[in-house]
Amino acid sequence: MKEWENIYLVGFMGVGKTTVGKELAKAIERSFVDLDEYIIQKQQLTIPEIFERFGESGFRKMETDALKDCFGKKAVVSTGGGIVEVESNIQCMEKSGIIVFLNASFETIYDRIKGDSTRPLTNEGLSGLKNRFERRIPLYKKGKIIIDTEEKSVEEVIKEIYQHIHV
Ligand SMILES: Nc1ncnc2c1ncn2[C@@H]1O[C@H](COP(=O)(O)OP(=O)(O)O)[C@@H](O)[C@H]1O
Ligand SMILES: O=C(O)C1=C[C@@H](OP(=O)(O)O)[C@@H](O)[C@H](O)C1
Ligand SMILES: [Mg+2]
Repeated sequence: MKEWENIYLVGFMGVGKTTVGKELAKAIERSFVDLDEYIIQKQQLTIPEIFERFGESGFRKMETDALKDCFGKKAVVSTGGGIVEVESNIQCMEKSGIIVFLNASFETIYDRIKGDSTRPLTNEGLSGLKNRFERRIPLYKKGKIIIDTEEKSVEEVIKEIYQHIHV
């Protein structure tokens, strides 16, 4: 990959983008941006507060703005699971970096996120989340690198990403 490119981690809520991104950035000595954390700092509001006040569509606009603020940072960028819901975000990521899709089964992911009050979309319950998961998978698969994280440790996932990106 090119030195100027960002490394974008995409995938469903709870797959490990934030955890893996933080450690990957340390390992390859790049800066780290978590888009959710960036939005929280900028708005001085929690994610549930943002959803409550501005709705999902308001949050998506903030997410697109946050993504644009990352261009050229040579960073590892952990996105939120819904970044692919706005199609132009995918093109923006392709132009400014490399997209790494972290995948796991819905069952594994659901076990991690069910009842998590920091992720407002968990209110949709099992069937709503499963629909969202299935709808998003083809969008995540537009990523250049696909990593199956099922039953792998964070270290194993990082090693596998590293083998693909050759930085
Ligand atoms: N490879 C993994 N194996 C087991 N648990 C993991 C793994 N990656 C992340 N986790 C755990 O799953 C939860 C969600 O991880 P997080 O990084 O917040 O996901 P995301 O940012 O994709 O929503 C955290 O409790 C984290 O410790
Ligand atoms: O999938 C989504 O639409 C969301 C995922 C969350 O990030 P994580 O994927 O890091 O949990 C966060 O951006 C928000 O709660 C919405
Ligand atoms: Mg995250």
